[in-house]
Amino acid sequence: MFKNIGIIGAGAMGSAIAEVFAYNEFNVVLKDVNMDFATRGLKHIEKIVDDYNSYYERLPEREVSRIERMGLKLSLEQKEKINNYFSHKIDKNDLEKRIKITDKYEDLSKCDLVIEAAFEKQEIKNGIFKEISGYLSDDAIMATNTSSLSVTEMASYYKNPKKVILMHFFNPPYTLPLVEIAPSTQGSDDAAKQAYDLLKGMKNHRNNMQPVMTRDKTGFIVNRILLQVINEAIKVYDENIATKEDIDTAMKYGAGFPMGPFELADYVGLDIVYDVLKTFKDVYGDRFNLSETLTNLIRAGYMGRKSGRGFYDYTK
Ligand SMILES: NC(=O)c1ccc[n+]([C@@H]2O[C@H](COP(=O)([O-])OP(=O)(O)OC[C@H]3O[C@@H](n4cnc5c(N)ncnc54)[C@H](O)[C@@H]3O)[C@@H](O)[C@H]2O)c1
Repeated sequence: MFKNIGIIGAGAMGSAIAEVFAYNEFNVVLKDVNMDFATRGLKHIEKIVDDYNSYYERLPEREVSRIERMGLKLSLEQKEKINNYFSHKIDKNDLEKRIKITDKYEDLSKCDLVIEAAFEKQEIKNGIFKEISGYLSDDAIMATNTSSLSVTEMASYYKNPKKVILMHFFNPPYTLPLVEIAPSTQGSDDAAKQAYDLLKGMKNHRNNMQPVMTRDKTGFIVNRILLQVINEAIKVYDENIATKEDIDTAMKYGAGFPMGPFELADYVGLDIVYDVLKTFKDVYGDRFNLSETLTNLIRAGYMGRKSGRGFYDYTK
């Protein structure tokens, strides 16, 4: 039943979510506050596709040398088979044809599902839910990709709160398949179930998408647990127990984390980490106390990878 998907906010997440829907052959309308930001989102999508294609271009050669390093000699025919097996490519033109960028709400009016992925500020999100009310059909589902804010409060600004849900994707959604889904307090389980079923039929670049059901409680499942780890890592660093490099190494090699907590915080964006921790502190109290180390990085404009500097320096 879903055909046209709208995304509000063409930043790191919004544009990557748009790519996942276009990859699954949905029509996508990607909206930002102006055309420059929307175009930047489209450029991000182009980069995602280029990186995917160049990875798969190199993969057969890597696979052949991996096998030959084990002492096996492959025939030309076998190499050809490996080549064909790994010949995944995304047709960039075809994918881009399914994505329309815009700075106007009216272009979202034919969407069956709209996912808001703007800044992590409750007032901004509430404002978007209020403004879009005038443009969507009564049947459309209105979702938010918030990491920590109240879906229920956003729903109270929307004309049909029953249709408001959480659809929380993880970064980057083209490789991480998890999506947390929750109805707002006023919402119907039916809208959440529709989103669940939709995602169950979708895939990203590596896996089938994996939705899980949760409730509209601050931080939901993953971030409530993960942000505690990041915050505790900053405290361990502040107490001079170890360098940030050694803390990252310890968590990767001792706890099986794919990225260390500082690498992850830089990847997510320190502004997002900061905003989410502030929300958690308001709701859960002192166990989410903010370190001045993080506050100072924000004051300095060091937002992580996206700004070239965060806990680590990416400019070198
Ligand atoms: N970065 C992550 O790892 C991550 C992971 C999961 C969820 N999220 C959530 O996704 C949302 C977006 O995060 P991001 O990292 O993509 O942020 P971002 O700063 O990269 O992008 C936000 C985009 O929203 C646009 N925007 C702001 N107000 C708008 C409005 N009124 N209408 C349309 N567009 C508007 C901005 O111009 C910007 O392009 C946040 O709620 C965040 O908590 C982020």
